[in-house]
Amino acid sequence: MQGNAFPKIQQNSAKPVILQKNKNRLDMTINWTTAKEYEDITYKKCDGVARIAFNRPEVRNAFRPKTTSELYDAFYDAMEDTSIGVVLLSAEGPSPKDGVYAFCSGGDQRARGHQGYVGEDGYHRLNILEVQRLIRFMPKVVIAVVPGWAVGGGHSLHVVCDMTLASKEHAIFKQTDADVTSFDGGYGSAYLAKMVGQKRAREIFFLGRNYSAQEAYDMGMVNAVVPHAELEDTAYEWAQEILAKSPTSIKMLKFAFNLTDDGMVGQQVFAGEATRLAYMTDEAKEGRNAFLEKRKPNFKDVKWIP
Ligand SMILES: CC(C)(COP(=O)(O)OP(=O)(O)OC[C@H]1O[C@@H](n2cnc3c(N)ncnc32)[C@H](O)[C@@H]1OP(=O)(O)O)[C@@H](O)C(=O)NCCC(=O)NCCSC(=O)CCC(=O)c1ccccc1C(=O)O
Repeated sequence: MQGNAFPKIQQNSAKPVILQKNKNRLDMTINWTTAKEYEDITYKKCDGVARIAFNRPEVRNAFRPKTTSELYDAFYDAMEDTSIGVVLLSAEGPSPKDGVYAFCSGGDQRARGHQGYVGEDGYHRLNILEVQRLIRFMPKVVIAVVPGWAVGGGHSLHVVCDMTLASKEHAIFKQTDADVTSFDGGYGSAYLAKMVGQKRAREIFFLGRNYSAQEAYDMGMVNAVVPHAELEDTAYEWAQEILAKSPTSIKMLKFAFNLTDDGMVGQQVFAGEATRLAYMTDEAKEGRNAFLEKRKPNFKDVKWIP
């Protein structure tokens, strides 16, 4: 991908909408630089975009505690980096064993112990949920880039991302939670139901069938089905389109979309950003200054704007 201009993306003639064509397509060079070295993931940045990718293709990118700790660390860095506006959650591959592509096959069943997934420290953890919350609450857009299998906890991760792009040839969506006595009762199921409807969400979990990228698109859980060879470039291009928008608007919109489904926490996150905007007013500065100067604040000149 490095040094390539964007290839032309084919409209699929068989289906009405496969990929929305970008009229303003620009030729762009993508020069990813490694942001930090990890064992289970790769982490790169380029021009406002961070790319965090699973890197255990030999086990279909299953996550163990080390993977989730690294994911959390990278996502946290991307959240804190003021030059980053969009994060791509992707996956390296294919598997060197059999050439199969995967986004993520969920919790590594080999690392699963009595109470959770056992890390090097011996603790039994279920810490992918912390990664889910970071994706959900970070004030940046997170796009799942699904090159192959998205299964179990890997399926839930694509659900919690703001948008999903899927490989036309290789993406397969599948929920195996009920095969291995696991159940993501939060975003993975309840939020999925908001996306695809209750009947389809129950089918996905209760039957555990395979769904192609096109079927996932038709259900409403995928934004675009993209030819595999163009998937990563397309994700980067979507990111650049988002980066051309007002950062404050994008952030407030993400939190507004989240609000009703996230209850009091959604309100808290949205209100926190509203407070930040209020802090920037003369009125807020007068309140702060009055306290520091040990006087009563003078809000008389502040207009009660209708
Ligand atoms: C993904 C498959 C459908 C792919 O099938 P296929 O292409 O035929 O490949 P395989 O031959 O099965 O696999 C190749 C190779 O990879 C290994 N592997 C695949 N997936 C895993 C895995 N999840 N863990 C460990 N190893 C895996 C497989 O053993 C093969 O290895 P070889 O050495 O070559 O034999 C298929 O692989 C499949 O179904 N995988 C399992 C999917 C699964 O059940 N995942 C777990 C679901 S539960 C979960 O994800 C955790 C839930 C969770 O996150 C959570 C929930 C609630 C609260 C908290 C948490 C939390 O924090 O964890």
